[in-house]
Amino acid sequence: MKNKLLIIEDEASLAKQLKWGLSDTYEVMIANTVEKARQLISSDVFQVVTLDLGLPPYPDTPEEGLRLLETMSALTPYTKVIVITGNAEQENAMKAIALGAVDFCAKPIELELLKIILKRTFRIYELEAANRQLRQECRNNYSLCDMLGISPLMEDLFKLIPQVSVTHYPVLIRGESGTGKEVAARAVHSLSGRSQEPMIVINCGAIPENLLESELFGHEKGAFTGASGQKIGKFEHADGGTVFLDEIGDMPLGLQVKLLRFLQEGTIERVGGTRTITLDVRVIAATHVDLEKAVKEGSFREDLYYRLNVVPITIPSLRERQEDILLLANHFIRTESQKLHQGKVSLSSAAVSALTSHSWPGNVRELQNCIYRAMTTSAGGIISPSDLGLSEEPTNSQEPVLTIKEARDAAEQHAILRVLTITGDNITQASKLLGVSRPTLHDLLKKHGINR
Ligand SMILES: Nc1ncnc2c1ncn2[C@@H]1O[C@H](COP(=O)(O)OP(=O)(O)OP(=O)(O)O)[C@@H](O)[C@H]1O
Repeated sequence: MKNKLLIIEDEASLAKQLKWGLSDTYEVMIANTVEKARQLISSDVFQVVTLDLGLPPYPDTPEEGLRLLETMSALTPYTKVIVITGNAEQENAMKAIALGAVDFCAKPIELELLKIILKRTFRIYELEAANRQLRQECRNNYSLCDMLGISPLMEDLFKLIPQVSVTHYPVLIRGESGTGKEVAARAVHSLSGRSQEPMIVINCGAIPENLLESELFGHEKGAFTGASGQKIGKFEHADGGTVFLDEIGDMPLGLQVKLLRFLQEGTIERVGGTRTITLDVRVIAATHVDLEKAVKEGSFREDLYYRLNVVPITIPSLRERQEDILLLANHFIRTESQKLHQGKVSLSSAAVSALTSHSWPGNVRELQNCIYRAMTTSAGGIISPSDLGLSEEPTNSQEPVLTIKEARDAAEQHAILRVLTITGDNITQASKLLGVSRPTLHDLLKKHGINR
């Protein structure tokens, strides 16, 4: 199927000539008035439109064309508009670009030049459409890229990460070990305009100090004993993409200066090299240590800390988002059972209680390992607390039988106590999280005898 091009042009002979010259490649429609153009735009989807700025009833001024351009930006924001201007009307072309046109072509039109502009513009449309599709696929109600979560804290992250991803600033991701800092970094990268380029991961704590600089920035032949050839570093490999510096707190002070220089100037030098290399790399750093403390103790540069901390993202521990435990556990069970070609595997009710009452010091990674281990020992497709290596919690069968009203009250009380703990007894925040007004929350506190 051919791509659709709309030519808005009131000069009949030119319109005909363009249609003749472009119909081999595109499905071409012509509109010779603003009304006709509006009608076609609202009834069909055009990837690209060429717009003559001088349209009737005032063909000698650009006003009608510019007004139509504004309407199109509002009605069909994804459509790409190339404006056609009279000779020496650069000022109007600039106005049109400011209003959202992607390019311009001056009359008399050189068909070959217009073909090149059109080809490029259709390509831009396709890339943007692919990006929109990717964003759509990356996001649903309980996930963002590979990050799953239904807790309010994760919901907040799912809103923040797409906003952060479209900027070029460095990102500092904090969170306990195993909370999902790397998956968050991947989401930032995947949702950015750099997603087609690599994201290179470097664990600053895992590489010996003397090798880290050459690993990051590369080296020239003979730079040090053993440097028998030139080496391209990770930053150069990531040009156009992202570098994820995990455990940034472990980066030696000497190297911190070089990273700071890169963040300020966008340049690096290979070890033993004299040439300054300019690179376009976005830096995402992660840490599970308290960097403010490291700054105070002198093991982390304050200027680098501020440079990295432009956009901080904090991944909450699994303890703070209990709602996510079963979602994640079931996700890991589903993906692992598919991989191992096992039939349906489920959690026993005792296993559910054990999972939700464990404190998960190792966070999502601990939960994942726990599920994987359990899947190797579980029998008959049912995972029990002992498969999980967790102690048995009282199951529902051992709990007293409750009426619906008692069960509702207990759930209400549980939700209130949890949210008060999360918010540090902040009633305004707690009422927001619970979805009730402050006075209603006060009534509920009284009802349940909660005295905070
Ligand atoms: N929200 C999530 N949804 C699905 N999987 C997750 C989520 N968070 C973490 N994981 C999984 O848990 C494991 C640990 O995550 P990740 O490596 O991103 O954590 P981390 O905080 O970077 O860990 P470390 O501090 O040890 O480097 C990975 O296998 C990851 O896929």
